[in-house]
Amino acid sequence: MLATIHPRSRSPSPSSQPPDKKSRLDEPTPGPSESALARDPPTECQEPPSSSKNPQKHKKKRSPRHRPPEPFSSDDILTREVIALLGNDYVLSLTQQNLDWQSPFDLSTHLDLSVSRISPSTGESLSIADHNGVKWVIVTPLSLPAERIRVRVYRHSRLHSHADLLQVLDPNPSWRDMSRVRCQYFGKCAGCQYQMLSYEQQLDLKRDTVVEAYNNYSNIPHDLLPAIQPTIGSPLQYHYRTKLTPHFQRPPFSFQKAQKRGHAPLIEGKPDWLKIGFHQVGTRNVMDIEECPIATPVINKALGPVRDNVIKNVAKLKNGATLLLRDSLPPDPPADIPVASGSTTVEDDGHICVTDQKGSVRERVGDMLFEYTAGTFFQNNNSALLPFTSYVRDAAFPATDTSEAIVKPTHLVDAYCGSGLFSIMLAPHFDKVAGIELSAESVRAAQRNAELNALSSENISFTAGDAANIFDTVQDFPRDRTVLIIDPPRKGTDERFIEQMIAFGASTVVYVSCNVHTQARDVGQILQKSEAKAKEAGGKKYVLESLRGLDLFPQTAHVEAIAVIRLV
Ligand SMILES: C[S@@+](CC[C@H](N)C(=O)[O-])C[C@H]1O[C@@H](n2cnc3c(N)ncnc32)[C@H](O)[C@@H]1O
Repeated sequence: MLATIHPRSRSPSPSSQPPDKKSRLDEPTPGPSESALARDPPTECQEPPSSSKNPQKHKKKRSPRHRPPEPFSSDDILTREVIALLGNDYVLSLTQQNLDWQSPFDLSTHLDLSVSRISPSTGESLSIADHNGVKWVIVTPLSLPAERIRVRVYRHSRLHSHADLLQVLDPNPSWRDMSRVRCQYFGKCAGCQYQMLSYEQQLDLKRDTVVEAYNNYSNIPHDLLPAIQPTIGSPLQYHYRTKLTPHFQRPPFSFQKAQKRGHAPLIEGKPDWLKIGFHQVGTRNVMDIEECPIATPVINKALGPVRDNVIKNVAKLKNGATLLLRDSLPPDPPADIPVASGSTTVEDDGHICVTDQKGSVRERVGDMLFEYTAGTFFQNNNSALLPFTSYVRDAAFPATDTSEAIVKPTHLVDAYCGSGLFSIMLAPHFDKVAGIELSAESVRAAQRNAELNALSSENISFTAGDAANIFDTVQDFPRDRTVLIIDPPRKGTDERFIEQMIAFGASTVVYVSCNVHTQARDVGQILQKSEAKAKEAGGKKYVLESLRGLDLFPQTAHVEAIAVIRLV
């Protein structure tokens, strides 16, 4: 039943929004960067922000209305999920009548809805609202299948609108248990979606995400898709995040004006406009966050002093900024790379929190030690890295009864290697390892990490450059004994890389990704192109042997996916 439906003007102007929604992501088609910004803490596979980046710079340029979302952006995936829920025929008929952008609901309309399902890509709920025979999907955070919810519409998009959750009218007791929630900000902060669920339920949902991504975006025939195995859980489900990037926004205009005139405003304590934390659900507003229970204890201890430092210097603020907090082992004295003085807070458990982008961070994974620059990429859940790298190692060396005729691998190619996580963890099992990475700073860290772990430069080498260039440097690797690891950023790999990897023909490919949708697309292309090559020139082709999610991001809707591909 629709509780309140107001007659609406067809294309609401931003000025028709209620005052509290002025800073909503209210354009019809926010690009992927905006979508990513709306969900904090940021996903792990993106490049970390550069020093003192101003969130205001991300501000959307006004774009023509009704522009289709960028393919494989989170908005594109969400729209495809909406289409699947409404049905292709129905969507076609709305589109033919030019009604696919015409929400039947005004902004601020209150609706009572029954949730149909959870969006596998965002973790929000999808419900179908019916107004005078027009079916429209409403996307709402923090609500669960089979629940009755009351919502308020705040933004329209193609075939769907986004809404705030006002009330859960009928909770789903077999899914929802609010006593599980450990964070005081849950429901307001955009960082976590799943704290009210059991951990088993979270892992099941993440398996569904992998299943749906491959069913819908890989173009791989269903009979060639392996059964997707249960998601591997994270040893820690809270206090696991080793990196936090809270931010604050630019001071208000009146404050900046006074500063420019040289009337530095007198401020005692924290002004109301200064919020230091993460985005509020569905908005670009930053909310104050004083603790984050998914972050490690040392980060939580440092968060207060880091916030205080911003507050102390509030009179000098000109822009917004993103702060960085990274959990690190202390540097071993004498440390060859100094930790910038004044940038660390020493804690009793021996760990320190590094807050300087250029500072050095140390982590241990199993027997190996890693050191990298705080502002560069490193996986953010240390507790899950040993299971993660062990799973990839086991995929490289399968038990003989599961994959007959696999020759024992001796060579490893690590594409998109970062500061060498997979190369270094797996190096003891291979004669030769070659990694490639775009960030020269990460490559330097990878080389240092090899030395730190007593790995000889004769056996392990790293190159700075585009991933596709690696194949020129490993022409002497025996293809039938080579394992290729691919771990690209969220946007996935590219055609040039795929063509070269197929021409190269490593016997095993392990593709790991924090964006299962682009991974599904890429794996589909790898299989297709490999089959075409085998048909044309004869020889072996790639098949998808196994597919599995691994939870690097408990309490959130994100999943890491691992695809194992063999040349048979
Ligand atoms: C998801 S991270 C994986 C890093 C590493 N495998 C790890 O687990 O720590 C992706 C890495 O790809 C790098 N990258 C992005 N585009 C690239 C490209 N075209 N060629 C090579 N590396 C690239 C990024 O700098 C980042 O370090």
